[in-house]
Amino acid sequence: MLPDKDGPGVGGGQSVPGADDPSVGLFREYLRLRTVHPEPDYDAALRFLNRIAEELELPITKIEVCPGRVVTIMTWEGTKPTLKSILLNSHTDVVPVFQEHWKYDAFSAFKDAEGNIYARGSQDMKCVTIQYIQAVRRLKAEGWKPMRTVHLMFVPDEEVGGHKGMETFVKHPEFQKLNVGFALDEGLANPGEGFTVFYGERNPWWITVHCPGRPGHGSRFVENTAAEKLRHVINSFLDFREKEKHRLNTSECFTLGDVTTVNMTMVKGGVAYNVIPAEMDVSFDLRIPPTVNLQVWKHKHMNQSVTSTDENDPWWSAFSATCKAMNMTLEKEIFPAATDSRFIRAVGIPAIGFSPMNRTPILLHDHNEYLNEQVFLKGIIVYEKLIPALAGVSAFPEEA
Ligand SMILES: CSCC[C@H](NC=O)C(=O)O
Ligand SMILES: [Zn+2]
Ligand SMILES: [Zn+2]
Repeated sequence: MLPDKDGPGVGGGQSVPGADDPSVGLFREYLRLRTVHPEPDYDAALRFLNRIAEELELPITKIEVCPGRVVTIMTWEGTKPTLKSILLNSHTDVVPVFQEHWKYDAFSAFKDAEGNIYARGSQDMKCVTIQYIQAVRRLKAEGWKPMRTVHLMFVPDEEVGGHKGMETFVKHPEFQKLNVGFALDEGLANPGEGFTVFYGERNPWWITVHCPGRPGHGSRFVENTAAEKLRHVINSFLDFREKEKHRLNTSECFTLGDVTTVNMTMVKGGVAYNVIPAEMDVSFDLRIPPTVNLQVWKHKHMNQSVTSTDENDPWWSAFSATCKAMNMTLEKEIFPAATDSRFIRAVGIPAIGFSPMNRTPILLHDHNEYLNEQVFLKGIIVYEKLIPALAGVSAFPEEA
């Protein structure tokens, strides 16, 4: 048996010996880059992507959309480059870890005896980045050429809302130039046999309610205090939360994407035990499904566009027929959280959220995030079929 060429895992004992499949080796190498908030090492990601572009012999474009925030695009030009292109999007950043709760160093990409690779980003979404890259590498090696142009795009800052990444970039002239017709972006793992695909997202509403009130001595019954108002606000939000919680798993609401979630996530206020404060703040994270009518909220309308999963839709039918041909069962859902797909859909481009991970617990943002190497490798084969299917979607009448 060969020694593990990646050396021992850090902080959790030895990785299992044996040479990695080259795709697994590349995945583990990418997982070790510390593109973690609050200060992601984006330079390391850029160096890595530069090297990949050279290996794939694809032209690379870098656009600094905000200071220190670079969007990288590798373009595989199609044989009919005037047709709408296919966008394969992934974000390079990952969320922080609580290392004390991990079995292994979260940036060592430790592989255990079952082939489970532990690292922050193993599911969200460094797996998909490497799967796109390896699928393109194999298709190129086979001599296959796309009809529609394929863009691989790598964006920063998704995990902090995408404001200095995709949200800004979709309004940039360089984005228009890509002439995107259809996009793939991240999804979630599925613990069962099926694969989940996301055709829309809930709207995130982050609300802080400011409660001013009469201050005074902590020993008195002061009227109209901040705390009394705060209690009223908290009760209203949490009563609504109870109602929505009961709606889940009943009637037509089967997944989180079908109901509104509410969580009280921050409270602020107070200076001393015996001083009634003049103000208190409470913050809530709400996620609202696209089926809820937001028009009634005059001041807070947000984009609720969803992507067609009609069997007559050419993009969806190419996507779903390819999966069906591979005996994959698709489960269509609304994404419970928020990804960069929402910015793509908001500019009128259909996008499907899809991370090919079945038989895998959903561990994004969690302790001990991992992905099994066999599931990861199967995902490359999935993209090897999906990319030709999407890049081969016949020209529409308006494209001719
Ligand atoms: C509302 S912007 C924040 C985006 C973030 N995305 C991934 O977790 C989320 O909380 O859903
Ligand atoms: Zn993600
Ligand atoms: Zn995430």
